[in-house]
Amino acid sequence: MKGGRRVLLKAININRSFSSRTSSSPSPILLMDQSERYCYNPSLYWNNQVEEYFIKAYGSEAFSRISKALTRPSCYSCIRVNTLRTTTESVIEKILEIQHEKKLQDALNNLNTNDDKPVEVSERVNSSNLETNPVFKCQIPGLDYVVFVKGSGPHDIHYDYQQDRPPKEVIVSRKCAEAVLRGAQVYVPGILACSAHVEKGEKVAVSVGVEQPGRNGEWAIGITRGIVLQGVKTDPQYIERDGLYIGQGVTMLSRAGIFRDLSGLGVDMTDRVFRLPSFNDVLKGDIFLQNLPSIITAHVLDPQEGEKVLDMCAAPGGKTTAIASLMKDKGEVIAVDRSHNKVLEIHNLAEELGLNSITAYKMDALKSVRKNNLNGTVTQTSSEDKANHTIQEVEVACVVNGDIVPPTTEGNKIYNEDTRKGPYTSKSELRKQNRRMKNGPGKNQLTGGRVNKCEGFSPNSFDRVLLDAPCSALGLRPRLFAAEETVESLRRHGKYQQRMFDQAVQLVRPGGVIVYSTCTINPGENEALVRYALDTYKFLSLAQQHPRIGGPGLLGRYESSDGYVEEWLKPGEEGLVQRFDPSGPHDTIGFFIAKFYVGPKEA
Ligand SMILES: C[S@@+](CC[C@H](N)C(=O)[O-])C[C@H]1O[C@@H](n2cnc3c(N)ncnc32)[C@H](O)[C@@H]1O
Repeated sequence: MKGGRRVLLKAININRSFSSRTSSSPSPILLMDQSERYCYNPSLYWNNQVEEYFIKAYGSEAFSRISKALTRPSCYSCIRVNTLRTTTESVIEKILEIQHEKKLQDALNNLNTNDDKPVEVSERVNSSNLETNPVFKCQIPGLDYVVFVKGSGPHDIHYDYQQDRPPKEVIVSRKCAEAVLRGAQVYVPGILACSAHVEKGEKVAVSVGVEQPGRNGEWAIGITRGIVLQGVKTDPQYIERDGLYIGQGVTMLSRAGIFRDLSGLGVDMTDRVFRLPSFNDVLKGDIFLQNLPSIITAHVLDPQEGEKVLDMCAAPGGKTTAIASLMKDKGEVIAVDRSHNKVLEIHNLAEELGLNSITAYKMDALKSVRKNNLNGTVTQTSSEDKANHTIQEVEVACVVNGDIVPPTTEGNKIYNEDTRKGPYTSKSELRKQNRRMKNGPGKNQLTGGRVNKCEGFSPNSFDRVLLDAPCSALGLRPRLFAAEETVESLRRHGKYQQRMFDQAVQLVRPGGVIVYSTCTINPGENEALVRYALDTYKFLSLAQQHPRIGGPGLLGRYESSDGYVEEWLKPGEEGLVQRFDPSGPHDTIGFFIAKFYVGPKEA
């Protein structure tokens, strides 16, 4: 059974501690070591075969360190300064000002609630334990536009429990808890369960409900939303929540309100296991919160002013905008994603940061290469295009001699400049309009925004391509559950990435560069992709990366009991890739970067 071994061990340990104390205490609550229960010390569930595979790759000690690190957030916020708008020094100054104001405000709030104590405000501010977070400029050469704001944790929280009375509490969903660990608040939809008789303004301990293994090997939360918690063993996941307390806060609604309302703040977190600075809506347009390996990925691509760069899997646009900034917004950055709403996110981010060199398209990156016909003209595949040669209503950027001609939008329609004739409405648009009249607006209209579709690009039409591939994301932190990935699903990710890479290879011109990156610790999506790339395309070679703060890649191969073989790196290649270890000294997410130089392609 998946993960069953660990659950059993945990249960046995807890039973032992129960039995060793039975004689001294009649209540189940008193049987627990409270400080052990109300703490943050999660262990991550993995699928057993995945765990075995990773242990073979890393060794059991290193994997257990990685696994532990994944359950915690990085203890700093990493900020990319938009140097086209402001300077690093100015941002640091503003952050310090904001922190000072916040500290003052918190101290004043504190004063208002303790006005029986006649202490000077300044004294309260200084003696307040509301620490400000140290702010640093990044010391890595070339990255002086990156600012770190330090957080802290894990902290011990003094939950409000007494010998025979557990604290009132709420259980939140895993996704909610992961966001809270990164500094977010608890919103109503994230709350799964709550103690009885909780009123607005009450202090509650916040823990997280993590999937548990069922009888048939499936994973389930096993908490019915709205269930009443008693603080005793009959509560859902009572034992499993040991070590899964993420802080405490004050309810913004009564218990009834929490389960009646569909949105809004549920618990205002006052005490957190990890205290990370929050930059929501702060210095908008001047800064962008981005993890360090992502910033380094854009640097490694080394885009130059005036170049044509493709970001194949671009949304929400973090790396796209980093690339455009490095190019000083001069050149052409084409950003592609297959999701309509995500393309809108790229538009919005580019606009927020004031970047004009970015054009975003909705496209399936697996169909990025558009083949020219024998005359060298663009092959049209749409039946409507064939039927109506006077107007070509397209939602595509057309590729003409390898150049992308962006479509222009007029009202509800998009025309190709070359064939613009008048306000015709195509059959497909009429069908769409009829559908909308019948069914109301679709989600694309609700989220407001039209995006340009693209049917692909000519081979060799880009100077550089970034393939920040969709992946298993097993490097993202904090993560409280990892057993959703099986060896089969990991292998599928690997195959998908190879198909994407095949497209990237065709789109880069000889002499160009491809950067491949993932946010996973899985060698099957990292080193194995590099092996595939170098063995399949002899004109590719690994290139040196600057800057370089990640560790070396994994050498060798892996053979599983079912005969599946994965080839990783060969000696000499390991120092040319960057592998970011989440348990390493830089406290980053798990991440991987490979840079390929594209030599002359065969005819
Ligand atoms: C790792 S995320 C990209 C993050 C982005 N590069 C950034 O730094 O902000 C992967 C993206 O790939 C997109 N994606 C997945 N399959 C795709 C496909 N076949 N074609 C285009 N985009 C795809 C997903 O929608 C997702 O936004």
